[in-house]
Amino acid sequence: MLSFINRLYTGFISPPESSKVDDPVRFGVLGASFIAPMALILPAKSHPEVLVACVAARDRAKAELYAKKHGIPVVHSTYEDLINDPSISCVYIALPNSHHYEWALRAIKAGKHVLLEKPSTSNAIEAKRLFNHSKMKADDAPVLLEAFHYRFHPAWQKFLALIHKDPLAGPVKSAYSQSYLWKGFLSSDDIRLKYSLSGGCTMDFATYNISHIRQIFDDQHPQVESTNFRMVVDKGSAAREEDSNQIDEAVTATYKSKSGAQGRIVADMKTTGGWPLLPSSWTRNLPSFGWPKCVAELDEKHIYDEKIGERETHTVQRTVTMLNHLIPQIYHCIIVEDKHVIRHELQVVRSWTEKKNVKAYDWLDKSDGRQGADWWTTYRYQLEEFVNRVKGRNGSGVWIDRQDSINQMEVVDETYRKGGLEIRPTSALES
Ligand SMILES: NC(=O)C1=CN([C@@H]2O[C@H](COP(=O)(O)OP(=O)(O)OC[C@H]3O[C@@H](n4cnc5c(N)ncnc54)[C@H](OP(=O)(O)O)[C@@H]3O)[C@@H](O)[C@H]2O)C=CC1
Ligand SMILES: O=C1OC[C@@H](O)[C@H](O)[C@H]1O
Repeated sequence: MLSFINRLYTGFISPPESSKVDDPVRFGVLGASFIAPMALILPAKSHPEVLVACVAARDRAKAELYAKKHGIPVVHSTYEDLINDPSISCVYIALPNSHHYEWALRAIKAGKHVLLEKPSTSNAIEAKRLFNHSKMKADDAPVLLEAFHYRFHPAWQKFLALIHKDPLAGPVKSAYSQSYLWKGFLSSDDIRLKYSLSGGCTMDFATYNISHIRQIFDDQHPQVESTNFRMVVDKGSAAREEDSNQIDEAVTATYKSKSGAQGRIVADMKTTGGWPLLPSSWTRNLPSFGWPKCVAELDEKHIYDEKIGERETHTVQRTVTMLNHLIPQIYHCIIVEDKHVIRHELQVVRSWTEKKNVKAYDWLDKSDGRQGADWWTTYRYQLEEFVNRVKGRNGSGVWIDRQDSINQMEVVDETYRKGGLEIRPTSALES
C-alpha cells in the first residue's frame, strides 16, 4: 500500500525536480490541452535534459493562463509562431486527431522533432504522407514518434517478453484486449465525439486495443474479420448529423493474424452497467468501470525434460493476462498460467498448472542503457526514449517506427470500413 501511494504521489503529483543540463532539449507545446501536463509537462520536470519552453493556444489569453499554471516561460500567439520559434527543437502535439497530420508536417518542415499524440493521423492516407515524407527519409530526419506511451513501460515489455521471448511460450493462439471509460467521463462536446475532428472510439480508446492485438500477434497487419459499433445516441449541443452517423462510442471487433490466431477487442467510451451484486436492470444506465485488460492465449509447446521417459512428452500451454497496461505505474498485474502435461504416447500421465504474478515497475536489467524508477509513469519512460533518439542514443531499444504507425492507421481504417463507417476525413493539405 505504501509503495502504491509513493508511486502515485511521486509519478503523478510531485516528481523530483532534476537540475537541467546546459543544453536541454527544448519543447514547444501546441494547444493548451488536457493531456499535456500528464504526458509531457510533469515528466519533463524529472528529466535533466528536457525543458518545456513555450506553449501556444488558439486564444492567447488561454495560453497565458496555462503557461502560468504550468510554469512555461514563453507564450506564442499562434501555433505557426511556435513551430517557427528557433529556440525550440521539439514540438509536442496534443491537438484533435484531425489536426495531427497538418501540424506534425508543418513542424517537421520547420526542422523540429515531433512527439505526436495517438492516433498519429486521421487515417492511413495521411499517415503515409507524413511518415513517408521526403524529410523523414533524409539522413538528418527528425524524430517523429506516435505517443503510444504504454509501450515504453517495462510492464508492457515484460508482458510481450512472456509471450514472445520465453522458452515456455508457444505460438499465439488468441489475443483479447479491452478498454472501458465510464459514462460521464467525456462531455458531449468532447473532441472524441466529433467526426470533423476525426473522433470516434476506434480512433481513440480502441486504437490502444488494436495496437495490443498487433503486438500480441506479432503481426503488423492482421486482417479485420468483423466490426460492431455502438453509435453515439445522446446528441449534445454541438452534435451534428455526421457525428451521430459516423461517431462510434463503443466498438467490438475481431481480427485474424497471418498465422491464423484469433483476436478480439472491446472498447467503450461510455461504459454502463455490470455492477456486482446488483440486478442489471438497476444499473444498466449507471456509469461503470472495467480494468484495461489484455489476454494472450498460446498454443501448446513441447519442452525438453530430462526426467521423463523416452516415449513420453512434456508440453506447456501458457496464458498471459495483463491488468492495467494503461496506467501500470500505479498498479498492474501480469498473470502467467502454465498448464503442464506429461503424456506417454497419447495418454496423459500427469498434468499440473503453475501460476505466477509478475510485476515490472522498473527495468530488471539496466546494464544496456535502460533508465527508470518504479514511480516513472508511462509518459516518463516514453520521454526518456524520445530524448534518447533526439540525442542519437539507443536507450532501452523500445521504439515505434514509421511503418508501425502507418500499419496501425491501416488497421484502424479497415476496422471502420468493416463496420460500415467512413474512415476519418483526410486533410486537404498535400505533403
Ligand atoms: N497519451 C494519452 O494518454 C492521451 C492522449 N490523448 C490524445 O491527445 C490529443 C488531445 O486530447 P485531449 O488533451 O484530451 O484534448 P483537449 O480537448 O483537452 O485538447 C485538445 C487541444 O486541441 C486544440 N484545438 C485546436 N483546434 C481545435 C478544435 N477545432 N476543437 C477543439 N480543440 C482544438 C485546443 O487547443 P487550444 O488550447 O489551442 O484551444 C485543445 O487544447 C488527442 O489526439 C488524444 O487522442 C488524449 C488523452 C490521453
Ligand atoms: O489514455 C486515454 O484515456 C482516455 C482516452 O479517451 C484518451 O484519448 C486516451 O489516450
